[in-house]
Amino acid sequence: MNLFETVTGMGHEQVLFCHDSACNLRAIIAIHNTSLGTAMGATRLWPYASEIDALWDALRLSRGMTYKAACANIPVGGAKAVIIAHPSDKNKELLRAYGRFVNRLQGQFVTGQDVNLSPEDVREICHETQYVVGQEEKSGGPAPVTAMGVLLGMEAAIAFRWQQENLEGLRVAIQGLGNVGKHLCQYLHEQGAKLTVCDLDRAKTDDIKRLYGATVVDSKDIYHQEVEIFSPCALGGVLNSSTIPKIKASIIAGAANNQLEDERLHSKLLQEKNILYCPDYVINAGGLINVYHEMNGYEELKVFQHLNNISDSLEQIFIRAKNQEMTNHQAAQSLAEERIQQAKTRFMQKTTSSNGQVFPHFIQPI
Ligand SMILES: NC(=O)C1=CN([C@@H]2O[C@H](COP(=O)(O)OP(=O)(O)OC[C@H]3O[C@@H](n4cnc5c(N)ncnc54)[C@H](O)[C@@H]3O)[C@@H](O)[C@H]2O)C=CC1
Ligand SMILES: O=C(O)C(=O)Cc1c[nH]c2ccccc12
Repeated sequence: MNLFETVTGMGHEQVLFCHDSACNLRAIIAIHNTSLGTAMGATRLWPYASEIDALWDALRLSRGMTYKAACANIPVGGAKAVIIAHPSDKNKELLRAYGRFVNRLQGQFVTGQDVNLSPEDVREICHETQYVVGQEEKSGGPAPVTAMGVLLGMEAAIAFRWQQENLEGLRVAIQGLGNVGKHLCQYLHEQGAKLTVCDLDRAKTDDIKRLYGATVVDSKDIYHQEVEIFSPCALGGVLNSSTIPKIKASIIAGAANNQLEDERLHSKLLQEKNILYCPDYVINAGGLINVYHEMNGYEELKVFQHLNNISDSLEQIFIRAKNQEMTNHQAAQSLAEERIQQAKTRFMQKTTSSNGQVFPHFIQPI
């Protein structure tokens, strides 16, 4: 692998390899683009099979964060961090050492809780750095707002596909009943949707069955359910050459990051099957919207108003894809890149003197 080609090819500004020999910390902080502002992205802990897998995950997720912010009209940049470890090897020293690396960036990177980190783990990281947001005690944690954004995204999708205004009577298959999935089930139930669910954890499926009368299926059977909407809310890479042929849903609208195993190939495959795919980083921006508002004086009403950006952008993406004969994935990327370019142009206009010279200390927004 040619390291620099990979990193610059995806447009990253900075990739940090963090190592602390005392506790065997190995983490990667990937800062993709700061044109719109401070780089934000939650930190996940995962037992990656290889370091290349970890780097690739950090690179893809951080680029997704840049596009997520741009599509949701949030003036922040994109980043993501991964700690390479098995959840059973997690300990206070490891989390603290990671916190010190975050702190060294002095606010260029602001992070929080993602897969395999608990609120207690985040509190540990906070002993070393203030550049952490999204804790339960502040804004209630980002998951309920992420789920609300997914619901709004589903409504935009059914309006576009069937000119239908509400989810009443529609069948939705939800994969994963974690922090986001369980809230999404509640909202969908309140809207009169019929739920089919799966999770590897039996206690979670039992709860959702009891609370909302959901049909529970085995995790391997979730793809070929007779439903209108499929909602991936567990892992990445679930839309691939073996799962897509099984899918009977007309709309895919879920919270998971990096749903497409191969972005180009699998978005095309979905388009050929006439499945309306809601690009993951557009529909799952609610969490980022929530933590952004936490940094700027949290007001619930403002957060809910901001969530409408998700449906507005999705609508623009669906129309752009249709008119320009591209996939929804390509349309989302082009919308995001356009907005970043516009922000860069505005920035250059602001920092260019009357004789056209650029003030050198303003060129790098970091
Ligand atoms: N929490 C948030 O605000 C945001 C979350 N996301 C993404 O949404 C997804 C879900 O996030 P959370 O609910 O916070 O995570 P979580 O870890 O609370 O929930 C994930 C759930 O998926 C289940 N699961 C794992 N593998 C499965 C499989 N093969 N089949 C069925 N279920 C499986 C787990 O048992 C767990 O209940 C993740 O991909 C995350 O990156 C994206 C944006 C924001
Ligand atoms: O949407 C994502 O993938 C996120 O990382 C959103 C998010 C949740 N909690 C956070 C804390 C700091 C920065 C971003 C997030």
